[in-house]
Amino acid sequence: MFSARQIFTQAQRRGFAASARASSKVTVLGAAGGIGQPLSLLLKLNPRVSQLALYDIRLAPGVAADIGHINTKSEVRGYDATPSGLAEALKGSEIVLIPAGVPRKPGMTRDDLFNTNASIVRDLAKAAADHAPEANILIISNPVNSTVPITAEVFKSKGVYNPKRLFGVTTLDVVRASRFISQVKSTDPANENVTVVGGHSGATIVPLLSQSGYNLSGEQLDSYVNRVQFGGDEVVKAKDGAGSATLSMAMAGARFAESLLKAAQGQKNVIEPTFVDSPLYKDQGVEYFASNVELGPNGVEKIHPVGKITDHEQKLLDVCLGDLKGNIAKGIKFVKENPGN
Ligand SMILES: NC(=O)C1=CN([C@@H]2O[C@H](COP(=O)(O)OP(=O)(O)OC[C@H]3O[C@@H](n4cnc5c(N)ncnc54)[C@H](O)[C@@H]3O)[C@@H](O)[C@H]2O)C=CC1
Ligand SMILES: O=C([O-])CC(=O)C(=O)O
Repeated sequence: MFSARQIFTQAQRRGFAASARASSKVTVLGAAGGIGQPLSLLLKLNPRVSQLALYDIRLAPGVAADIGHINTKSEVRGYDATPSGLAEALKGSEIVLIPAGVPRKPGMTRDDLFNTNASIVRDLAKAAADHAPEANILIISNPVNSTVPITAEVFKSKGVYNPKRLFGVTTLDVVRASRFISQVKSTDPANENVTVVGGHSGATIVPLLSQSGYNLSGEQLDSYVNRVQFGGDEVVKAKDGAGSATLSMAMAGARFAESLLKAAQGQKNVIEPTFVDSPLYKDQGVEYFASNVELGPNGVEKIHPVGKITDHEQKLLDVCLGDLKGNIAKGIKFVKENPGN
């Protein structure tokens, strides 16, 4: 086991050149929540982050006071739940992560969160469009398939939409897909990187195992795919009413933010899966789609095509595209009908 200090020192060594060059403010909206707290902790440990701004409708100054004692260089500030607090948290930010909103309880789908989370994300997106129009916006709040289009519509309505800077965070699907195949094959999950495309809910999550050189079949394949598609439900059920994945999600969100910072600070070939405004299936009416995306200083650098897939994977993809279209349309319609104040 490494001590926290050793891990940090290694990370610091790797990141030192970059952090010496750049100063990066990262903002977390929903920072006092189940995801927000460990996510903020991991960001505080990241030497690429120079300022950490924490905002929530409750407790953000307390979380900031706590995290701010950690002996890494970044400055941490918690902001009051006021419009000016939110504005200050956002100003000058390079990355805005949004895990604000309610999580699922057993028996709910992510879409069941729409009624509550759509307006939360819409209002935070408005503030981001006003105060950090050039930031990379990372949407964690569910249902991601709809909250990303909601954010895009808000930015469009304010004339500041940049499709290269809006990301639905689907990293957790790939983290799970890699972990779960390592459990089937008894391999080291650190060496697994299963491609996952589509969206972030149930049947819209499509693992492309064949691209990792595996050819599971029959019940083994079905149960693997099902576990990846419904990994979130596994956690919701185990937490028994107390919420959904928070710690693995914090890790996944911190990994995605770090990848963006690396790319912004000049590192090449930084590739992450993410749900973005994508040309891949626009001809089929699907405006947003998750696939591997190369990141760069301007956000999205290159959207990778889905590539060669099996007939079985194509069938999964067909179902995914149908569902996605509905989820995306729902988000767009919401903003048009409920523009808010
Ligand atoms: N993209 C993904 O892979 C994943 C997404 N999620 C989603 O992330 C969201 C958050 O989950 P948890 O952290 O577990 O929930 P939580 O309830 O523990 O935390 C949410 C936080 O958001 C805050 N909040 C609510 N309204 C706000 C507003 N208007 N402005 C600022 N903060 C506000 C709350 O005060 C709370 O601290 C959920 O929608 C959940 O479904 C969860 C896991 C994975
Ligand atoms: O399952 C949920 O509701 C939370 C989530 O998105 C995930 O864990 O993938």
